[in-house]
Amino acid sequence: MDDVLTELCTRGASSAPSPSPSPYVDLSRAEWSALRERTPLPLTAEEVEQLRGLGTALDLDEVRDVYLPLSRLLNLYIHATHELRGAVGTFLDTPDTERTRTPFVIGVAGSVAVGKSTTARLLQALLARWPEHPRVELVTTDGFLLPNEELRRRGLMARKGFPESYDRRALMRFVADVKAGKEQVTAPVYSHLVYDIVPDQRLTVQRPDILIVEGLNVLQPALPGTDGRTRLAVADYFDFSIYVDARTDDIENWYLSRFKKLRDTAFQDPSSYFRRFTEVPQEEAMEYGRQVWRTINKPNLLENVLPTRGRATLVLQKGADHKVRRALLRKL
Ligand SMILES: Nc1ncnc2c1ncn2[C@@H]1O[C@H](COP(=O)(O)OP(=O)(O)O)[C@@H](O)[C@H]1O
Ligand SMILES: CC(C)(COP(=O)(O)O)[C@@H](O)C(=O)NCCC(=O)O
Repeated sequence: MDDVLTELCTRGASSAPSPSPSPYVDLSRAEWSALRERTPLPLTAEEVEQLRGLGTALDLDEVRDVYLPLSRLLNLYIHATHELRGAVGTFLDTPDTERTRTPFVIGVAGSVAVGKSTTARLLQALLARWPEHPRVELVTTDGFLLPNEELRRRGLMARKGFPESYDRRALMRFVADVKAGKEQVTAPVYSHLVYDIVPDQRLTVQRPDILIVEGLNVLQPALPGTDGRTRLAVADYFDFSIYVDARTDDIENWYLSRFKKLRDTAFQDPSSYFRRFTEVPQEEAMEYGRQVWRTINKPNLLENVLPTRGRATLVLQKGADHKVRRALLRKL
């Protein structure tokens, strides 16, 4: 367990001065897995295979042991949240229909290449199988990155993924509109292949039961206001949040092996931004990958992403083989 995680789990057992009690309960994989109870497995091995991102290990055992307990927990959370909204609705004397229409919003955070997308896609598939909330939409925050042209103008091309590389106001507006029950809300779309926002393409979300918002910085607190007004962040709209966690060195290995695989696959596409790396020796391409990790993704992880881990409702900690080893669930 790394130092920061130890800090999250401290239980006040060490000598004085005694640290404050952890808000998390720390569960081993076996302890967490037992909590799935009788939740049925609604996916086949083929469906799981289709949800798996490049380089991310995921099989039926992982779905059963890690994601079924999570699906059960989220279902309980969704029921409890509706009850709570019902209580507030009773207090405010609002009609029943308005109380149940607000979507339940889940944030999924973590480093580049940690496997957030796989976690988010899998959750989408599992949660949509519950009859109570069949409409589950997934939005990734990369759609809210500023277009490359604007990033270049602002000198931010080597800061892609840092908080300032996003149109944070548009992202906030999107989540706030979905949460407010707006009939139809649209988001811009990012292409990893072209490495830029796709012009004239929008993703449309129509009153989902659940919205999953996945991205590096979704747990970032709001920027401090200068005018005395309260600033909100997207995380203020989350009913539940998950931080996908792993050792930085493991994530670096995953990033680099994915880069190598992409060189043999997606980069070959004539429209790929990285096409030139298929035309140079492998070592030269890998040196570029190492440089991107060292100068962009790792600093962003350490400066911006990792410090938000302690804000998550649930931390899923992966081992070097991508399998979840521990789950830390916020209890306070
Ligand atoms: N250059 C690329 N070309 C094509 N696909 C990519 C490229 N870089 C990343 N991807 C894919 O985009 C998705 C999101 O990746 P990323 O933002 O690193 O988050 P994570 O790995 O945590 O889901 C992954 O499925 C990954 O395989
Ligand atoms: C697009 C990303 C910023 C991730 O965005 P997210 O969906 O987490 O908002 C990231 O995958 C990325 O491309 N980073 C830039 C450095 C790199 O090429 O890896």
